[in-house]
Amino acid sequence: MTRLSDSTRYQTARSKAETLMEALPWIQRYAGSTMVFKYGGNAMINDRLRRAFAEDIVFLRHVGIRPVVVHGGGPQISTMLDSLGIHSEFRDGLRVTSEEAMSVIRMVLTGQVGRELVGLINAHGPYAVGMSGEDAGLLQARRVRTGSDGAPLDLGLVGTVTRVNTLAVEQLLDIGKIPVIASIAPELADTDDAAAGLGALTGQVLNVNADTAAAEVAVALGAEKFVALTDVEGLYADWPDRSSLISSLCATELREMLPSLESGMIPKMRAALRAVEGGVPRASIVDGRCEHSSLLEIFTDTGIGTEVTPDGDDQT
Ligand SMILES: Nc1ncnc2c1ncn2[C@@H]1O[C@H](COP(=O)(O)OP(=O)(O)O)[C@@H](O)[C@H]1O
Ligand SMILES: CC(=O)N[C@@H](CCC(=O)OP(=O)(O)O)C(=O)O
Repeated sequence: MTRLSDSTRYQTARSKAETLMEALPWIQRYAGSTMVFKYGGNAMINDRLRRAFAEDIVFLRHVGIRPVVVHGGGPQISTMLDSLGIHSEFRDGLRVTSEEAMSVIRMVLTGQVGRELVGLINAHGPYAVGMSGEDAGLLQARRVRTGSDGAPLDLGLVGTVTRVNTLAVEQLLDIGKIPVIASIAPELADTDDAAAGLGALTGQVLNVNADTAAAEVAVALGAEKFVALTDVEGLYADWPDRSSLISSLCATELREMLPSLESGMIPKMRAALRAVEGGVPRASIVDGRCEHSSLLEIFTDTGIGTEVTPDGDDQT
């Protein structure tokens, strides 16, 4: 049996109350707003973290926020491709995708990673609805033809989102559901003759990096916030120097840093930039290895991780 002294009990209670009260202005500010969360493979490395993320999303819904989850699953895809003996490599932070790999990617994202996340959220109530960019015409993509340096680049069946049809997502949000979206998208034909804006589809499905898909969804929904979970504390000015963590930076500062970034940080920070340039007021990169990082980012005064703001923004 553990007994606490009166003064310890009082101090613990006071600090819990302070934490709850710190959340109040943020709950008031964000009630009714839409937030898009990019949940990545490296932030879903164990059951405890996966459960904590699902709890955060359910918490947000219950304080009146409209959360949308766009998920990746890079490590899970790599494991499955390896076990099937299918070679894959990354160029410019993106997976070179053959037809054979694409069918595995579609299966892993929609049939494994998405299903599991839907199950974890729905352990708290019937909220999550799993979908992919193929469902209800949610996404359309075109093949990536150039790299981040502008030079021609052939990545196979890799796409970049060109259109988001938000109707299905908004309808789900309106009835209190939580959309959980896998980052694959039908391919739009290069010659698109549809005057109505709905392009001709090729029948092919493309592999879309989940950070970039999530940013496009956030922009199209007019989200109040875009949060990408990853496996580092945030963006480092001088990676891997751990003392160079950046707590906030504006769009211009980020644009200048982009050429110096490596590996998975390239699509992640390009996505954050795309979100704020597309009208999302705040984009954050947070450490998915820290339990409840999403709640800490949204409901504490300092937040955690790295926040990207539009140029000239002086909001606090
Ligand atoms: N400047 C930087 N700051 C932080 N991480 C960086 C930086 N440059 C490269 N990285 C690498 O990017 C990784 C995050 O990308 P990635 O593993 O693809 O994320 P996720 O799977 O969570 O989407 C980090 O673990 C780190 O190794
Ligand atoms: C084109 C491309 O690279 N697609 C990614 C899609 C999954 C993803 O983005 O997963 P994470 O967020 O876990 O990295 C891939 O095949 O790994």
